[in-house]
Amino acid sequence: MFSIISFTGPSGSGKTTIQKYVGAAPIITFTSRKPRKSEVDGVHYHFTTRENILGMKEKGELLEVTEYSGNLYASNLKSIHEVVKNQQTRSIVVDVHGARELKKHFNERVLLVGVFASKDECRQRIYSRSDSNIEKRLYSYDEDVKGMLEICNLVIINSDENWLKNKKILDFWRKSFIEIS
Ligand SMILES: Nc1ncnc2c1ncn2[C@@H]1O[C@H](COP(=O)(O)OP(=O)(O)OP(=O)(O)O)[C@@H](O)[C@H]1O
Ligand SMILES: Nc1nc2c(ncn2[C@@H]2O[C@H](COP(=O)(O)O)[C@@H](O)[C@H]2O)c(=O)[nH]1
Repeated sequence: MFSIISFTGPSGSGKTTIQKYVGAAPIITFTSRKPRKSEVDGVHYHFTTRENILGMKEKGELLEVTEYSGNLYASNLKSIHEVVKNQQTRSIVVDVHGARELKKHFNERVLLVGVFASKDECRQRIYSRSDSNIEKRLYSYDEDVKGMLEICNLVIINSDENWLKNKKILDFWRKSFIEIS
């Protein structure tokens, strides 16, 4: 059984939307990015400083640290080990670097799910989220897609028109997480 379901893909592809829909409880990661209007500390991220993240790295407390669009993102190693040890199922959203580290450390206990949408769809979605960093976020789009295709076990094509069809498939997952949690 998988302990960690990891969602990876370009910015705006819909990773967080799908993670929420599937319903496996999230592993909350750390970021030095400022919260968006709708985001809550401890729910969407542990919002903290760059210095604090680098300090945790120095102490060996992190699985990995990555820099994305000018901000640091990191996940706590001990909390992921505990999920795996206790045979729980949790979800996490990470970039390709994070996905590679999860695979390296937890191998068959991780299901790596890629989430794809076209660059235009991602742009439109980031725009509608009122995010001003659109082009900075899409700068690595091609690299994000290539890395995702190399590493992920399965890829969800999350185009606007596929949403209803995807929801039907994701409902099976949802049901199984409700049953085991
Ligand atoms: N299939 C879809 N059709 C239309 N809109 C969608 C679809 N999937 C997600 N969205 C919308 O796109 C926006 C971005 O989605 P989401 O935040 O889940 O993306 P993300 O991949 O987690 O982005 P980021 O990496 O930048 O945080 C949200 O407003 C969401 O409602
Ligand atoms: N390698 C990691 N990537 C992470 C982590 N937490 C989030 N992310 C990824 O960062 C970008 C940007 O996220 P956003 O919330 O600012 O839009 C996105 O690709 C996430 O998947 C982490 O701990 N490690």
